[in-house]
Amino acid sequence: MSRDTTPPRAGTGTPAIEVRGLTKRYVQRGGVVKQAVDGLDLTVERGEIFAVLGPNGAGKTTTVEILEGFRKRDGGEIQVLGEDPALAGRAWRSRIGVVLQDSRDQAELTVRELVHHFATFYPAPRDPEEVIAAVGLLEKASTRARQLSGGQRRRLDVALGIMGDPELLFLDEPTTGFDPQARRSFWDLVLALREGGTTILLTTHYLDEAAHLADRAAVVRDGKVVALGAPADLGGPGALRPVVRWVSDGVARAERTDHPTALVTSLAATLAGPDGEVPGLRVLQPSLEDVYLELIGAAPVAPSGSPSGSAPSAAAPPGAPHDAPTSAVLSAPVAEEASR
Ligand SMILES: Nc1ncnc2c1ncn2[C@@H]1O[C@H](COP(=O)(O)OP(=O)(O)OP(=O)(O)O)[C@@H](O)[C@H]1O
Repeated sequence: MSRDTTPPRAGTGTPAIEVRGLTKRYVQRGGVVKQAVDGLDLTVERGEIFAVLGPNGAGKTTTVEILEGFRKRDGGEIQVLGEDPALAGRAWRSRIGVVLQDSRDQAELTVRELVHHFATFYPAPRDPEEVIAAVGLLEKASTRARQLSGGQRRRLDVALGIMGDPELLFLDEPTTGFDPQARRSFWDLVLALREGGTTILLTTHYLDEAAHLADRAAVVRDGKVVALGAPADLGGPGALRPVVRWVSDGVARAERTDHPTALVTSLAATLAGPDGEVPGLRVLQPSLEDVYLELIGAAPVAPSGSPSGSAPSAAAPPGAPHDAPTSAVLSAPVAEEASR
């Protein structure tokens, strides 16, 4: 997507977003206090796509809503495009774009009507027809919003979110419910926006989405960042090393190693039974998803080489693969579904 804005937005020194010690609690039904965000730190550089990952209830949406200026915080320091969102005014708001998790407003208007209408909200909007083309909705320009498919509606949401030519775009779970093809073309759209210089912060439950799109990702758990880095580096160095599992004296053991052949050879020499087999022997390659599930506490932890439970499937060092089949979609546990 072309952009004639000067000066270039990417790499201009100050981060797009800087968060230090953010806290937010809710008082829920019955007076129960929920610490939704608990000392969260985050820096998003200009021009990058930054993904916030985490299970349901981790505090992602609360954090993003505070960054967008839609929700008040209890504590911490925040700068978004150099201003505190709690104090920023209209000029600041016109520099950010927001695509919420679910928007079904103005369903009776056509795509073209909606996009043109949104253009009137901004001091220097993009060309509406160019935006409709950029999100791939030219053929649907005369269709009412309520008649669009889920993926098309999401593209319309992005069109509305970028009408003001934002420097920073927030995408909250943008591809939930998409089929694989729609997700792929949506990813292309997001990458094209980044190419045009837009900084993008997205929340997602899909690790493959973060891996495909994000320059960096943060894993949030219980209102805190528990891992940060390029998606492939989450979990730290060695998180993707092979894991050897076996059973010795009825106890499941697991060890992460760079030399699985040597370990298996030595296990075979000492533990092989009359049939030549080491009980419960498996060599597994952790996937990124395994690492992620470990980080969010959805997988058991066992130190390398230590006894790790009474059943082989209970043993795994951090990031070790699960017995459950992996899927592209993360099925994180519901951490808390307290009534709001
Ligand atoms: N308005 C509210 N009132 C009370 N509690 C809330 C409110 N909004 C969120 N919570 C609670 O705060 C915690 C964090 O919620 P939040 O929506 O930020 O999580 P999330 O990571 O975005 O989850 P999801 O992936 O399900 O969207 C949850 O326990 C939730 O129940």
